[in-house]
Amino acid sequence: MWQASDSKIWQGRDDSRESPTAKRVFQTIHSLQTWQPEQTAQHVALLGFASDVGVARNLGRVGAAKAPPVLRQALANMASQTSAYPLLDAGDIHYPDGDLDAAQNEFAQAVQAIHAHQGKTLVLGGGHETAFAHGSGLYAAYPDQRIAIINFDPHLDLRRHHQATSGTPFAQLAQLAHTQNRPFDYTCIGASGAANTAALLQDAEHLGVNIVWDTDIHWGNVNAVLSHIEQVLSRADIVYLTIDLDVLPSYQMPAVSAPAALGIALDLLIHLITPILQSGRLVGADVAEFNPDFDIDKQGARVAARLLWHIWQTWR
Ligand SMILES: N=CN[C@@H](CCC(=O)O)C(=O)O
Ligand SMILES: [Mn+2]
Ligand SMILES: [Mn+2]
Repeated sequence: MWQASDSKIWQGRDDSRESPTAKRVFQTIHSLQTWQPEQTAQHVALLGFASDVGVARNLGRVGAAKAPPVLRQALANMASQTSAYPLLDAGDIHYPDGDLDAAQNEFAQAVQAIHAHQGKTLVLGGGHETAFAHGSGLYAAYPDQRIAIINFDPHLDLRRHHQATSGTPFAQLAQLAHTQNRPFDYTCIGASGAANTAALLQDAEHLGVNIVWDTDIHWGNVNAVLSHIEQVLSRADIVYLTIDLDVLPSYQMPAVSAPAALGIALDLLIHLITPILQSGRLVGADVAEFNPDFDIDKQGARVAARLLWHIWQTWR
């Protein structure tokens, strides 16, 4: 079920008396009042997936379904600089009866419609079941393109499944690629040896997953990590970037179901995603797993919003 955002969400400090260019996001964003995907053409469309059914099924701490409006609020007061694509609020998909397959399917159709009109999708999760909803929509929108999936996440999220959860999205996308006879090009950056069982690592190897371990991600090794990312970009037609916010260390991102002890800190994360944003190949990006119930003085919301802001402003 599609729902427009509450207009009261987009509020902030009004500096417009100082100068006509003293604008913040809440003053420049356009919100869809009805579902009109054609209006997203040449925009970055914020689209929320208000689900944590996958987190509950994965035995996690629920609350991520409440994230999309909280993330919009945190973004509202940030400065609106010039950007390649204006930001548009395309509302949320909710699925009140908890049918995750149906919710992911409806979300994928919304994603496909936006891309059919040359929009870009910047998705606000939801648990990481968001990645199957968003990713399957991108596979549908670009049937003939080689898609690189880049996931910043300590978790491979390749769990074997009899039902969809927040731990299965890339196993589901692998299966989808297989049934469509397409390559499955999946890179997990920041994976933790402590957070993935040997069984998951075996499945990753079998699927040809590229793994960059969290212990190899630090400023002293940044060029090696960037050249790995460059390789992924160079063999892709288009790129789907997904950021599980639990890739940030818990001191920066307490507001997730499974906080990371090590993680990739915000400054380094921003540095590593920048070439992806500037590649000219990025079609969709998302941030997942934000859970406002576990936030501390809105710190996690600020960090997530800063990431969203950087993605929007840097996207070429
Ligand atoms: N989204 C994925 N979540 C992790 C959760 C791990 C945990 O709860 O410790 C996973 O399935 O591996
Ligand atoms: Mn994770
Ligand atoms: Mn994840």
